[in-house]
Amino acid sequence: MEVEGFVMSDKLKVGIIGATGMVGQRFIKILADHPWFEIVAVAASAHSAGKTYAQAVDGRWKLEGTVPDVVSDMVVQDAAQVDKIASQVDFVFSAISLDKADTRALEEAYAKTETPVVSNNSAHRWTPDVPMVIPEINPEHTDVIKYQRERLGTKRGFIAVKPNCSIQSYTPALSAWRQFEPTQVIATTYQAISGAGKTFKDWPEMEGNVIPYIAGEEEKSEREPLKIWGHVDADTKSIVPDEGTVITSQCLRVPVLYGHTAATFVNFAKNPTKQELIDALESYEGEPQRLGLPSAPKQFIQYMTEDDRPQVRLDVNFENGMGVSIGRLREDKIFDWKFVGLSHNTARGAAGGAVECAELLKAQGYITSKNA
Ligand SMILES: NC(=O)C1=CN([C@@H]2O[C@H](COP(=O)(O)OP(=O)(O)OC[C@H]3O[C@@H](n4cnc5c(N)ncnc54)[C@H](OP(=O)(O)O)[C@@H]3O)[C@@H](O)[C@H]2O)C=CC1
Ligand SMILES: N[C@@H](CC(=O)OP(=O)(O)O)C(=O)O
Repeated sequence: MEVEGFVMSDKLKVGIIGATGMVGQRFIKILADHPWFEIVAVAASAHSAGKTYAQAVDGRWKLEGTVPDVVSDMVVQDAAQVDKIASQVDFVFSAISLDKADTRALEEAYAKTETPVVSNNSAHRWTPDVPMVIPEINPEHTDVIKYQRERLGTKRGFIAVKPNCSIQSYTPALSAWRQFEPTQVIATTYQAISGAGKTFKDWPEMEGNVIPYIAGEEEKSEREPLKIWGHVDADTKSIVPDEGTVITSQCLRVPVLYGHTAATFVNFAKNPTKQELIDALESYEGEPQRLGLPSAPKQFIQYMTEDDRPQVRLDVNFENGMGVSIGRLREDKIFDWKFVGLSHNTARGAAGGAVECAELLKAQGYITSKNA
C-alpha cells in the first residue's frame, strides 16, 4: 500500500465510457467537482459520437439539476476508438451497456492500452482474477491485480469492478457480522426503477405496480457476496469465493425511484446477542474511513431503532447516498435474526461505489498518472 506519506499531485485524467446513460450521468455528477479526478473524455455509442455532451443527452438527462458545465460542451467520442481515448486519459470508468462478451472484450482492450478500467458492468464480475470490490469490505482483493496483469501482459492496465447494486442493502451488515459466522441467508429485495436505467416518465407502467422478476438479479444476489467474502489464492492466481454461507433470494421491482431495500433473514453458527449485532454494525469501518477517501461515508452503516425505519424517502441519502441503513433487527421464529437494509442503488450501488473503488486503487498505487 502506498498510503503512508501519500501526497496529492495533479488530478488524474479520467474518461467515462457509456457517459450518456443513467449511470454515466451519475458519474458525471460525482466527478464534476472531484478533488482527485478530472473528466477529460466522454464516450458512448457511434449514435452519440460527434455531438456535444449536452446535445447527446438532450431530452434524456435523468438526474436532478442540469448537465454540469465541465462536460456540456465536450464532444462525445466513440467508445470503440480505444487507442484514441486511451491516449487522453490515465484511467476510465465503464458504464457501458453492451452484451457481456462485447463488454468484456472492450474493457480488456482498454486495459491492454495500459489504461485501468473501473467498471459498473457485470460482464467481468466472475472473471477469476478481476477484483469485485466494496472498498469497506474487501480492499485486499486488489492484490489479485498482479496476476491479472500477468495474464493481460500489462504493466499498469487492469480491470476492477464493483458489485451489483441490490446486494449492497444486506451484504454490508452480513460483513460486519462475519465474526458470528452467518451460515444461511434469505434476502428479498425491493428494487428501484432507476436500477433498470428508468424514471417514471420512461416507465409509467411501474406506477402503482410491482413486478416479481428482474432478469439475472437473483443469481447475482446469491453469488456475488460469496466472491466478496473470498480470498486471493496465490496458487490459482485468482479470488476463491467463500463457501461458508448459503444465500437464497427473490428480487422484486417496486415503484420507487432511488433506493434498494432488502428484507433479510439470517442464521449464525455462533450465537450473538442483539446488542453485539448492533455494536458490530455501528463500529464497522474499513480502509476508506481510515484513509479518508473523498467519497467515503464517515459512518458506513447506521442502525435505526425506530420501528418504521429505514424508509426510502427519509433515509436513502444517508451519508450522501454512500452509507447503508439497517433497522428492524429482531429475533425470528424460524431463523435466528431478521432485519431490513436500505442502500442507494445509483450512488453506493453504482457510480458512487465505483468512484470510491477508484479512490482506493489510487491510494493503493494501482492507478497513477501515465506521465508519472
Ligand atoms: N442503472 C443502475 O442503477 C445500474 C446500472 N448498472 C450497469 O451499468 C451499466 C450502464 O447502465 P445504465 O446507465 O442504466 O444504462 P443506459 O442504457 O442508460 O446507458 C448505456 C450507455 O452505454 C452506451 N452504449 C450503448 N451501446 C453502446 C455501444 N454499442 N457502443 C458504445 N456505447 C454504447 C450508451 O450510449 P448511447 O447513449 O450513445 O446509446 C450509454 O452511454 C449497465 O451495465 C448496467 O447493468 C449497474 C448498477 C446499477
Ligand atoms: N439489475 C439492477 C441494476 C444493474 O444493472 O445491476 P448489475 O450491475 O448487476 O448489472 C437493477 O435492475 O436494479
